[in-house]
Amino acid sequence: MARKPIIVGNWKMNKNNAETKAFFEKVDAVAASENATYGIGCPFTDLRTAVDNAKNLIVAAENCHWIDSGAYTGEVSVPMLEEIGLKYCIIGHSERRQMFGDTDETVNKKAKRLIEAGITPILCIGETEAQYDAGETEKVIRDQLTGSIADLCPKCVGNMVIAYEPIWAIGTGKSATKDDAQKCCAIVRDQVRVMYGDEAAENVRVQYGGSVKPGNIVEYMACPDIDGALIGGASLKEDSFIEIIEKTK
Ligand SMILES: O=C[C@H](O)COP(=O)(O)O
Repeated sequence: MARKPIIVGNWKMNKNNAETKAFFEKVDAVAASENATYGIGCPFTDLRTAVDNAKNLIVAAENCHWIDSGAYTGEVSVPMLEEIGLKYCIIGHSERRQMFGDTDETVNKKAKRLIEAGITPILCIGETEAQYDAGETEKVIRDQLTGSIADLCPKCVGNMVIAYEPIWAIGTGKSATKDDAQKCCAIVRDQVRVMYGDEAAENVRVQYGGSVKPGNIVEYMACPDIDGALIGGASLKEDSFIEIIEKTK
């Protein structure tokens, strides 16, 4: 089965409601495509506005908690995301792992709860610059996946999106070469194969993330194991995200 590409912008902690509305009014119509899925991950406060203005773009939260309710100040639960009608949620982004204590174990709990709710996790992994320099990239990818996608069903994993994002390439303008990105996304797929078999490995969509922009998206998308991209900076401006869509639809 051919995998449908999925390209998602991750706004991180950017944009208010008026800016969200303006972005969707300009970009949503362009994102109509039979061949690929396009979407935006945005702050919790923008989600309702995004969903209300999205006909074609999919909308993702940038995080969630795995427990449904309780004394967890500042957290947002999966049922709260369900109530807004979300179908995707980014989990385990390296900024959350590095600054807010997310671990493979908590990412795994989030993935399980999202899958139970029918929300597709966009699960992020990737090595630091020091790990890259030490030649540990493959081990880091396999170890992070071993923890983050543990104890799921093969079909559930096949339906997931896994974003490989080398941390040294995020927001730095220093993107991975297409050959390196392809090699690492193939390792992601192979680790899924090791853990869940051929069908899950063939179905799982693997994104590359890290300084993706209109000028390099096409070469990444031409790689056999890259099924999409998770895009930070270049998703913030309407024109650059439109250019990315136009070049890949
Ligand atoms: O989630 C997106 C990544 O952190 C990539 O960000 P970037 O495109 O600004 O490098």
